[in-house]
Amino acid sequence: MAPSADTANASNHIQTGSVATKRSRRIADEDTEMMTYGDTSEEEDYDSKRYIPAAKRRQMELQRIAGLGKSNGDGASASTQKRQTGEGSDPEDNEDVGVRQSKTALLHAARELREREAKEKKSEAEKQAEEERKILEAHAARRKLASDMELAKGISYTEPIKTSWTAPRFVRERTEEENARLREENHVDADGLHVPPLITNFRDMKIPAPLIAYLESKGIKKPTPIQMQGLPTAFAGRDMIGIAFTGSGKTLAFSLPIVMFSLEEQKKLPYIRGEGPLGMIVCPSRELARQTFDGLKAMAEVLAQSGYPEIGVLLCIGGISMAEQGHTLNKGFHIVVATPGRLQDMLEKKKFTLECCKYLCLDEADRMIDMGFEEDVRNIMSFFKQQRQTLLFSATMPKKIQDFAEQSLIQPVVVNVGRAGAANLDIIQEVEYVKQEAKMVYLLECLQKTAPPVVVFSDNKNEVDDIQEYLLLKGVEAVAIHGSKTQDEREYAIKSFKSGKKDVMVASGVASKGLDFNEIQHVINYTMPNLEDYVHQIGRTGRSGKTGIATTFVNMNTNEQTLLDLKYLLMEAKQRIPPFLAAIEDPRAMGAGGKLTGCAVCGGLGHSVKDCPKLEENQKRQTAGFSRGDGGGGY
Ligand SMILES: Nc1ncnc2c1ncn2[C@@H]1O[C@H](COP(=O)(O)OP(=O)(O)OP(=O)(O)O)[C@@H](O)[C@H]1O
Repeated sequence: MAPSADTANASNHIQTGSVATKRSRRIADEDTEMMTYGDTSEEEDYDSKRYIPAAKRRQMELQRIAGLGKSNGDGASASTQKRQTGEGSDPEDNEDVGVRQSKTALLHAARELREREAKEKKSEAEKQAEEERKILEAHAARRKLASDMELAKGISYTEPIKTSWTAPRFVRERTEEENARLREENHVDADGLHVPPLITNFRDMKIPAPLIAYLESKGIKKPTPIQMQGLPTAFAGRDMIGIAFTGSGKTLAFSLPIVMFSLEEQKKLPYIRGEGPLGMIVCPSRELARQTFDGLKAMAEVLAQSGYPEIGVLLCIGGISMAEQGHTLNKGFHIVVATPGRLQDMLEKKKFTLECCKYLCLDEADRMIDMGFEEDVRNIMSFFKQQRQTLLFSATMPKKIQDFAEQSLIQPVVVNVGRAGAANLDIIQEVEYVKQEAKMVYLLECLQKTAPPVVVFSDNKNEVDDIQEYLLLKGVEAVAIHGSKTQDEREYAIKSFKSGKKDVMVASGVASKGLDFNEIQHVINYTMPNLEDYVHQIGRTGRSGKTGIATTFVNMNTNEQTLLDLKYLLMEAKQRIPPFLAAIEDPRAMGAGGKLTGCAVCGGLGHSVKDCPKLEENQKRQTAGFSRGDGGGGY
């Protein structure tokens, strides 16, 4: 009920007439109008100041009562009840009831409308919040390995990066059949859209002559299969997933491309302080990063000595002082080799940026995920400012890696040499049943099988120390490496073993993954690890086409599932199966058609994902608060 025009005018005259007060009066008027629906006492006050006819006053009184009744929750029903019982036969009363009913209905409708609107508004907001929550959840689950900028702008790249490298004409003109034949000859499996042709020698890849000469001096005369297919793929700017057995030369397959790209960039316009990197190689452990760094540095030096542009390489790992590399940082640099933790720290502290970074390689991506670096890698990706070429190297292809690849790689080429998770065929694998208490003594005997250098693996740090102590007592020149050793101790152990000063290295698996020691004759697995680690550990021998021996101790403590996997692995590699392994039966009876496909998580042939011992192991570690392995590599 609005105040009458007279009243409004009168009150306007009472007010000062200023614009501001007019506005406040208007607001007050509106408030009054609204209040008439719910607050009749105010209305009474207001109306008492002027004359109101009796009929009107009665009407208002009725309305007030109706309002009260309604506020008690059943105003309408009271009047309805009265009518239904025949009370109030007075015509005036009847008229009043009619007025009251229509007023009550109006009030009721208005209130209902307001309530409905409020409810609708709320449910609309709830619906929106729910939708947002779902989107966020989906986003979190399938968050792209993308930069903040890309996510914010909704950028997603669809085409691979363009490079100036092209294969020689005769290679480009090869037919698909010829390429397929060459791949078959070299046991290379390449999958993807427009896979670049495989090239069987370094010269045809247009690698600078001094570099070819340097590689030859290191015994690297002909590319390995992963290099034959991987190098042209990377040179062409394509994203790639590389899967190949241990010791097959993966490091060169991702190092050479960034060296070539850096040469080209430096030639165009030399890098100055604050510029770089152009490319990054991320490794799961410090030792692996240092090894890759050393290889890149050596190539850069050879090129610089031959008059090629200088390439700056930065090592970014925990345990070293970055001040040592001040000169590299000062000059501007092309390549960073890093572990995820330290790299993330450097990026967050803005020691360098990824503004011009166009090349990213994740070495041992499966191991990186196993060690809990997934989130770090995601974070690192968020620092990129432009499209990059991504290379992902992994010994196995667990689901997480597949997801990773799907989310971040653009039209990747998958290069596979041998089955993911298969062992290197150049290794003679021997499995021996040795009782727990007899292991130490038998180890000494076992060391006689070959000349040094020998690596002994144990997955327990204390056991590593015990074995080293025992060997030292027996006069064996042994060093030890595990995650609880200091950086200096680790470096000393690796250096003295690599240089041949020490004959035996006792190591925890995680601390030495991917390390390339010179011509290891014999690997001894003091304890049988999960199958994937087994493949990596024995892979320290039998490298670059040379034959090596691996001896593994098993006993009643060894997980039966792992033993079954081991049996299949030996069968696949055409190795001798000891009788106690042969006796283990596969409950799956080789599955349909007798074809073994392997577990998607660890590559084991004796089980499916749901029985994967590695998954179980990971779960136990997580429950025990394990993080980042014992390699301490990340930081
Ligand atoms: N084309 C080649 N010919 C001969 N030797 C090579 C060739 N490429 C690399 N090598 C040598 O082979 C050894 C193993 O290479 P690399 O460390 O790259 O293997 P990898 O596949 O990374 O193994 P892992 O999976 O164990 O890390 C190195 O000593 C390397 O110098």
